[in-house]
Amino acid sequence: MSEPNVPEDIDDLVVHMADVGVRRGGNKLLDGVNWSVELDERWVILGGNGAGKTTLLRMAAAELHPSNGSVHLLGEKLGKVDVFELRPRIGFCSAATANRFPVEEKVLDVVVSAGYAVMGRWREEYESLDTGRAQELLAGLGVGHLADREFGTLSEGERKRTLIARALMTDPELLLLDEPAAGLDLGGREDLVARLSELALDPDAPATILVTHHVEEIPPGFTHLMLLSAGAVVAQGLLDDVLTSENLSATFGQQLRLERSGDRFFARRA
Ligand SMILES: Nc1ncnc2c1ncn2[C@@H]1O[C@H](COP(=O)(O)OP(=O)(O)OP(=O)(O)O)[C@@H](O)[C@H]1O
Repeated sequence: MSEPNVPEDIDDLVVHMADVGVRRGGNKLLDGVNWSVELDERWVILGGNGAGKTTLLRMAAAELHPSNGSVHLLGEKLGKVDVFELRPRIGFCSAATANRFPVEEKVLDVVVSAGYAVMGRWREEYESLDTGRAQELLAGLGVGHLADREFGTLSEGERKRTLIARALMTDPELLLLDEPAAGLDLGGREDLVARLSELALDPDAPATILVTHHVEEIPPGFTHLMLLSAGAVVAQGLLDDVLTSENLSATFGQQLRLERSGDRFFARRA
């Protein structure tokens, strides 16, 4: 018998959330979230500080369960599936990930070790196939020349790109990026946005969800947008429909004017 709130095509959905809420203490971190992500979609989650973006992403990473409602990831229901089997199918890149590696870890090993679901190289003997793939991914993100460097010596931008390569190493079905451009200078941001745009436009790339505070960081090629404010969805759908001055103003609680220049966006107070 099929469950209520679960669509027939659940197997084709990478993420499905039905009436999801997350509570901590007396606070509603998320409330009434209904959301579906399909295989070929690239989503941006945009909202201010404390809106609930990271909470939503951690649920999509199978790191956190909802307090109410249901979450399906890759066709499996959270609460019923072994999350340790689910997590290797999901690439998750966040600021917290960076702190898990010893500073002396070689960049190439940070990427290769993703396949072994371990932090740190330990004593595994990696196949040359894995090494080749890691090298390819690093090169694709513009940091191939740093493969032999110690992770701790990388700049913030180089570290971010290394971690995205690591997240892609297991060939995930879902890629989650939590504020990948945070802390980057203008050049670093522009370079990362360009790399993420290439990834978004690659039909073989996994379904991708990117969290950000800034419309300037939306890489061309991203298809969908969810605007979050105070734990609730302000608007969601096709990026071109949802990204408007009105919706941005409602999300950030002030009058904002959105401008578009080619395939990039900018916003300022009206
Ligand atoms: N364990 C907790 N107990 C109480 N409140 C919490 C807890 N964890 C998070 N919060 C609150 O939930 C809200 C949403 O947090 P979340 O990290 O998801 O927001 P965010 O949109 O990612 O914010 P930011 O952009 O600042 O990183 C915040 O107000 C935060 O203080």
